[in-house]
Amino acid sequence: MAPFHPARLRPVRVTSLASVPLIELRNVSCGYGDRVILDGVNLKLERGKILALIGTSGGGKTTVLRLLGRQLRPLSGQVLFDGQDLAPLDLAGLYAVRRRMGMLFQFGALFTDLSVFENVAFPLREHTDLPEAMIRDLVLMKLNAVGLRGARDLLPSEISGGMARRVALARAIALDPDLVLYDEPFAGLDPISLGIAARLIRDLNDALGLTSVIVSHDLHETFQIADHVAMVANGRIVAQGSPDELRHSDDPLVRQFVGAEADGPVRFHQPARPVAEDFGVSA
Ligand SMILES: Nc1ncnc2c1ncn2[C@@H]1O[C@H](COP(=O)(O)OP(=O)(O)OP(=O)(O)O)[C@@H](O)[C@H]1O
Repeated sequence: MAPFHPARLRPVRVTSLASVPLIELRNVSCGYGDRVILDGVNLKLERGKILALIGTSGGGKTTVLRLLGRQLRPLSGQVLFDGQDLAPLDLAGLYAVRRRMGMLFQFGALFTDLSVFENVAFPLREHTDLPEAMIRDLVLMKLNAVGLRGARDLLPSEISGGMARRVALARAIALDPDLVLYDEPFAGLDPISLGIAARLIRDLNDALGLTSVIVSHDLHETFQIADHVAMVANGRIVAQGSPDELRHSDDPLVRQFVGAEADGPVRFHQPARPVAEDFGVSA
C-alpha cells in the first residue's frame, strides 16, 4: 500500500482485481489512415509501476499514449484499462475512464493568462462541483507536493521552464488519477531541472500510489526512475525489461539506441545514389 501523503484525496483502492494490470495492450495493431504504425504490440503494466517508452523518432511511442487515452482506436487487438476494454465505451464511459488518467504533454502547455493556482484548479473546476474552499485546499496540496505552494499567484510567464513543468505536473494529478501519461516531460529542461522533474515523477508515483507511463528521449534520467522499459521501433516492441536488462541487451538495435551509437541497424545515411555519381568523381 502506498504511504500516506497529504496530497492524496482518495484512499488506496482495495480491489479483488489487484492482480489485473492497470494497462494492457493485447496484440494491438493501429495506424493513421492506411498506414500501419504499430503491428501486434503486447504490453502490460502493473499498478504502482513506471513504464518508460523509448525508441527512434516516429517509432510510435506517442501513438501508444493515444491508444491508452482512446484518442486512437486499434485496428485489431485490445487496449485495456483496469481490465476494461476501451473500444466499446460510450462517451460517458470514456470520460469516466479519462478522469482516472492524468496527462502531461510536451512543454506542459499551461494557460498563459491564468495564475499557477488557477492552472491547477482548472481540471477541478471543469470536472467537479467541489466548493471553493475545498478546491483551494486541494490546489495548495498539489502545489505543495511539487514544491510550488509559494508560487501560487505567479503567471506562467513569471516562472522558469522547470517550474512550469512542475505546475503542469500538479495539474495532471489534480483529480487524483490512477494513471499518469507523460509525453516528453523533460524536453527543453536544463540538467538540474531535468533531474528534479524526474525525481518528482518517481516520488509522486510512489507517494500517491500512481502508475506512470513516460515517453522520453532522455534515457539517462528515464532509466533512473523507470521500473520497466519498452523500446518501440518499426511498429513493434523490439525489447522490454528492466532498465538494467536493456542496458545489457545484446540486441544490436537496443545497443545502438541505448549506447547512442551513430550507426547500427538504424543507418546514419539514408539509402542514396553512390557518392561518386553525386559528386561527379570516379570511385
Ligand atoms: N495524426 C497523425 N496522422 C498521420 N500520421 C501520424 C499522426 N500522428 C503520428 N503519425 C505518424 O505516426 C508515426 C508514429 O508517430 P508517433 O508520434 O507515435 O512517434 P514517436 O515515437 O512518438 O516519435 P517522436 O519520438 O518523434 O515523438 C510517425 O511516422 C508519424 O509521422
